[in-house]
Amino acid sequence: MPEENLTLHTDAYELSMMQTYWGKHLQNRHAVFEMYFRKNPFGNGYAIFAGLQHVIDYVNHLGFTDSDIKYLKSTHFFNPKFLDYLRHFKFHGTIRSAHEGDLVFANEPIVQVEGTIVECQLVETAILNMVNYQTLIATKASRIRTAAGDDPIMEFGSRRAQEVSAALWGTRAAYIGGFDSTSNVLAGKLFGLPIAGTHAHSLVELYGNDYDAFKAYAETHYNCTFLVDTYNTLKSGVPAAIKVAKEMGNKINFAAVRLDSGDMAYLSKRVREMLDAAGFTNTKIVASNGLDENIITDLKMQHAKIDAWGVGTQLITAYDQPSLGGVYKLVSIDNGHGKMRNAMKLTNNPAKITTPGKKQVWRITKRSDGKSEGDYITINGENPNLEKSLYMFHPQYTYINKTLTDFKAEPLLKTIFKDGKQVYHEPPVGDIKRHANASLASLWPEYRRQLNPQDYPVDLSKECWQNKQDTIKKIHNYVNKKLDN
Ligand SMILES: Nc1ncnc2c1ncn2[C@@H]1O[C@H](COP(=O)(O)OP(=O)(O)OP(=O)(O)O)[C@@H](O)[C@H]1O
Ligand SMILES: O=P(O)(O)OC[C@H]1O[C@H](OP(=O)(O)OP(=O)(O)O)[C@H](O)[C@@H]1O
Ligand SMILES: O=C(O)c1cccnc1
Repeated sequence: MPEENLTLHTDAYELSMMQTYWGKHLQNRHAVFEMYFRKNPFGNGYAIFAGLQHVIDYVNHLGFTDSDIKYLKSTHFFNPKFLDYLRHFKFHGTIRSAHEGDLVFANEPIVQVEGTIVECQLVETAILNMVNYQTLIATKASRIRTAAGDDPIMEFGSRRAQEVSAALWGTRAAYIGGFDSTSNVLAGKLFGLPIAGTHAHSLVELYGNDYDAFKAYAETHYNCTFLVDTYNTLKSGVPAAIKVAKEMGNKINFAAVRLDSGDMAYLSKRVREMLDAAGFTNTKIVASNGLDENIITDLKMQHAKIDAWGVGTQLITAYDQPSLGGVYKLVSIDNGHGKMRNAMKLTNNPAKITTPGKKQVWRITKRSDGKSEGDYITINGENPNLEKSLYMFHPQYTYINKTLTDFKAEPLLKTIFKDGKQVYHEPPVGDIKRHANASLASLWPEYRRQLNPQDYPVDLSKECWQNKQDTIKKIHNYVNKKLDN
């Protein structure tokens, strides 16, 4: 999968616009696009950035193959001469992006693509597709991790995911966001994730009784987790598991039993008592079946005796919010004379007005406690570290403001591709996961809580804010002139 050429994984309108730029000799105009999302998903206070590895694989394989060109010709959708031009297409752009595992927030650029207008336009669909989905799943995983505390959590969602690619990249994102392992073996191989798993009801059904099934499993495995709810958890499943474990002695490791239905608070307490009474105090109880962060929190409130969690559907399909809604907007474009000018889209909805100009995002941290004070968006080239004191104000309600002196500013957008060449190589996924975890520690609990978290400040520098106001004014003047004529 990571070796795929996905060049045609783009919306036809991107190619249509590219044909216009080419036809009007604008194909080499320099442009800057930025990706951002407007609302943190799941009502969460933050999102965990993921998807970059797939973007890197994608960009490294960009190029129209003979068969792509042949197909495009067959559609009669495009000018054949434009398609001849595409044969020689190469990505020479520069991509700056957050790193996977970084905390990111609504209304700040998280990926920036700079290059010719054609190359920037082509990659829109794929970048949005990859980052939107994976950031969503990493964030959902982080919420589930928060609910589960330090308990092991396994990702079980492949069978319910939106097809193969979502299962594979989704489980990698879940790992970054806080899961410990995946049941998907291919994801384990491709991404170096730890794999984990138990067995299904079919094994028990094949034997027709719990005891024979568990015995067979125990005779063919050292580490044993028995699924005890096929017929009756308390009357047959758990007694059979205990009987087999006693008979097998130290030939097996009776690691756990899994509960997959019924009232899991009640059942887990009874099962714990039964295991303890039989001397299996180290044998764990795993739960699965429609779990999400809310049910896990609820089960913990009920003092359920559950040690580990298997989570599938709710996580991998981002059940309660199926899309992040990230967008990719033109923010700066060559005016035709080698000078960059601001680009922005105006709408009646102030929340949807883009912030023009090529920008950088700075994470502002208080030196004394290491906690994040907010993010500060500047026009590229500004460096808050050169300021003695930093004035941060709410971009809409400017009377909400603060001045910081004891701070450091770290840039969020880092160069991944420079003029088409990959200059950043991702660390192993385990390091990315640790980075995500460490980043969360720098966030005050008020921003981390699951329900109604505080809004984390995402502010504009004075220059960036002024640039936006000036651009809005210019566009208003243009529109009003048009109306007058
Ligand atoms: N004590 C509990 N408190 C809160 N939620 C629970 C509790 N016990 C189970 N649940 C959750 O309630 C939901 C329904 O459980 P139930 O066993 O009825 O599921 P089901 O899908 O109908 O069962 P089955 O898998 O046998 O068809 C599941 O999502 C489960 O995780
Ligand atoms: O509920 P989820 O969070 O998606 O977790 C995955 C579910 O998938 C399995 O059930 P399934 O009925 O597919 O297979 P089974 O025969 O092994 O129970 C497993 O037993 C879980 O209940
Ligand atoms: O290993 C398991 O127990 C498992 C794997 C996938 C889905 N449900 C359960």
